[in-house]
Amino acid sequence: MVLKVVDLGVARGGVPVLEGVNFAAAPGEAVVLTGPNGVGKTTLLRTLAGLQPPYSGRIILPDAEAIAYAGHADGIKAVLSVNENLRFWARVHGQADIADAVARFGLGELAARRAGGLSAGQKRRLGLARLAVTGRPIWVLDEPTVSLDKQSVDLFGAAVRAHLASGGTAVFASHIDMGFDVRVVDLTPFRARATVSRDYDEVFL
Ligand SMILES: Nc1ncnc2c1ncn2[C@@H]1O[C@H](COP(=O)(O)OP(=O)(O)OP(=O)(O)O)[C@@H](O)[C@H]1O
Repeated sequence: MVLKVVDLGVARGGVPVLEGVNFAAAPGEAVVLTGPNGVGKTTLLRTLAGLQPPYSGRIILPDAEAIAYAGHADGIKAVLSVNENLRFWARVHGQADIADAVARFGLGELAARRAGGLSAGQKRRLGLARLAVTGRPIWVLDEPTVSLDKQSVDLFGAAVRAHLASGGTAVFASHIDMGFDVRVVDLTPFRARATVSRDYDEVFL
């Protein structure tokens, strides 16, 4: 299941952010999107995840349900326990087993804890463990390691490696070295040309 991005343009608030982006990610491959703050990494990942339409170009996916997305928000249900959160997502995605996700993300000791009372890093681990119970092959991740300590970054790296080894794909934005082979796509050259109106006068804003 190859993900292909063909001459993709993405926009935010109706303003083009990136244009002419091309890359592909095959089973077993990880692609990391890089570039300075504001270049459009989040916008591109949101577009891949289907949360907003492309501005131009195409995203080719053999299966419309192929992508599991983890954005800046962890998307956890605060009143449910850690295990209840994972069981909920597993049911939504038609999966039965959460044991593997619990183990991969080191959530065993937190299993009965109410998710709303977890620390930021623990919440992030739970949010990422959700990916493992979706059964979806392409993980799209926006700054997945934010709030994670070194041990948790290593757990996350191992989980992604296991996903790739089982034929999965990962596309993510990150500013840190994950410690495994990735293809880096620098988005800087694909910045859209500025579209500021000639009549624009910032004094009046
Ligand atoms: N809700 C919004 N409405 C309008 N413009 C936005 C919105 N969110 C972001 N932008 C703008 O879109 C551009 C791309 O933002 P985006 O969040 O995709 O960048 P990024 O590369 O992920 O940045 P960072 O590294 O800081 O997370 C930026 O210029 C940003 O200011």
